[in-house]
Amino acid sequence: MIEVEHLTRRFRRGAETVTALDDVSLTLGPGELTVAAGPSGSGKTTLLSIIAGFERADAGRVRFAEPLPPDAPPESLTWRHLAFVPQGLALLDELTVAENVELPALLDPDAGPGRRTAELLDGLEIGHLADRYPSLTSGGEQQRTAIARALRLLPPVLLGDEPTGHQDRDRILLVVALLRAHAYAGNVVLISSHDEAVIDLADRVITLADGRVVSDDRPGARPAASAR
Ligand SMILES: Nc1ncnc2c1ncn2[C@@H]1O[C@H](COP(=O)(O)OP(=O)(O)OP(=O)(O)O)[C@@H](O)[C@H]1O
Repeated sequence: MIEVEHLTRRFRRGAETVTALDDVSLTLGPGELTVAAGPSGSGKTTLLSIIAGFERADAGRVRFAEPLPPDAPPESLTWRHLAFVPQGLALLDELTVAENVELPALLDPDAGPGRRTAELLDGLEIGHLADRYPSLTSGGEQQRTAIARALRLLPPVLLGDEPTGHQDRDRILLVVALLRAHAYAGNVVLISSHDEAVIDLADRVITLADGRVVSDDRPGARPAASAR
């Protein structure tokens, strides 16, 4: 569904040029939870941001296929096609938790019913916070609000930048279970993570180092993970 072709992204830092992504190519398909792993600064956020259309590549391109509008540029996609959980969450503090989750549906009335906000909030254990403003909730609760918002329209592509970074162990399992269920329903789910607990639960692990893909494994093929 997504072809990432020879992406390169460089940043200027004074006299220095940092190569955040260096000729990265990969294919992302539906039906598996894919985790982009790798040390801090390896290029995970840059990769997700370019796929999501928030960042532009210096070279290479991202191509989408059905059910996304074929060959649409990433920046033209809406929440109903592609949802992103950014590290900064980007919640609107003048809206309540429930209203933030509802926002993609309000912005796109033709998007269809999607998944109910109340069901998402309950599933992510923030139903009791529905009417509270995000700034009056914890970092983990805010992150789960952003995850609920991303799932609201059941998008065929869901990207998350460290979407479990603020969660405790039980909530990591909760979030990963929800993201895997979304993937198994036939959608592309790509998240970044440093967390071994998350990486262990992934169906596919793409490891970056210095802006390059250094391994691309499906650990389910390994005996230790086959009991999942
Ligand atoms: N706007 C920017 N300006 C300059 N350098 C940048 C910028 N954004 C990213 N970089 C650099 O590009 C490289 C890749 O950064 P990126 O944020 O993609 O890494 P990451 O793997 O997501 O890191 P982390 O796990 O810490 O979030 C790093 O060396 C980073 O310092």
